[in-house]
Amino acid sequence: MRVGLTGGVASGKSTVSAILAELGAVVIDADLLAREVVAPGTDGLAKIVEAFGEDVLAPDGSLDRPALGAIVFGDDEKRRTLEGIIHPRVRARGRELEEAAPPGSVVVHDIPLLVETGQPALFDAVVVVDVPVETQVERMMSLRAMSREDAEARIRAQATREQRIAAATYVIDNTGTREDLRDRVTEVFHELSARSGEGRR
Ligand SMILES: CC(C)(COP(=O)(O)OP(=O)(O)OC[C@H]1O[C@@H](n2cnc3c(N)ncnc32)[C@H](O)[C@@H]1O)[C@@H](O)C(=O)NCCC(=O)NCCS
Ligand SMILES: Nc1ncnc2c1ncn2[C@@H]1O[C@H](COP(=O)(O)OP(=O)(O)OP(=O)(O)O)[C@@H](O)[C@H]1O
Repeated sequence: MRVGLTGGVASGKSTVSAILAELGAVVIDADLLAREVVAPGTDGLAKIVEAFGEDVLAPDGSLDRPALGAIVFGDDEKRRTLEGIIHPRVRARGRELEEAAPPGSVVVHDIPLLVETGQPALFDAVVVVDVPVETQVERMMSLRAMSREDAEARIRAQATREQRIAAATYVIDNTGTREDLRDRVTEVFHELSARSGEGRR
């Protein structure tokens, strides 16, 4: 059973992934892989320096993420250049990790840009974590100390709420408490597990 998990920035995907992992799913986190493939010494980081210059490196030689974020979330073409470097490497690593998962697992790919990159059809089910835009903005401002302007720029670089919901098999509303979220994720996991079992019979 291959599940795609997505949602807008700060909608609660990582929180949902953590609950799914506790319930027994194998979670593959694209944001985490997107960091691994640009770690110091990787060809991914070399390509980024080639495209964006040494200014996107921190003094210790690692990627200066806030500096690169300030460039790409204000310029669609530069963002596409960065995505062209990172996405193929993330996909290759995601496939490797999926192949290593125990047979019969519910494998969840947490992919922020699943809808934007046309991947819904690649999965047996698509789970969308949904909150209103204002909740995304408030969570980025209060929990990540981002300015309203930076938060809105990131949201503008993504699909709309409606576009994501149109691709969903299951929608997880995350406007309630963390306990409400856990209950809904547990319900969805049980449905996914049941479908996974049906697939094997
Ligand atoms: C620009 C970068 C360096 C900024 O790093 P930063 O640490 O501030 O953010 P982080 O990587 O933790 O991403 C946080 C969230 O921002 C959003 N986001 C990240 N990249 C993008 C993008 N290209 N388009 C739209 N939203 C994005 C996602 O919701 C993501 O969950 C980084 O986001 C990056 O390398 N982005 C390009 C790779 C990418 O597309 N990643 C997303 C999924 S693989
Ligand atoms: N129901 C909730 N109530 C209050 N805060 C929440 C709730 N769900 C998630 N959060 C908090 O909101 C923030 C965003 O959640 P999370 O990191 O899970 O989102 P994300 O979609 O993975 O974000 P990103 O797109 O940046 O990777 C986190 O600080 C998280 O602890």
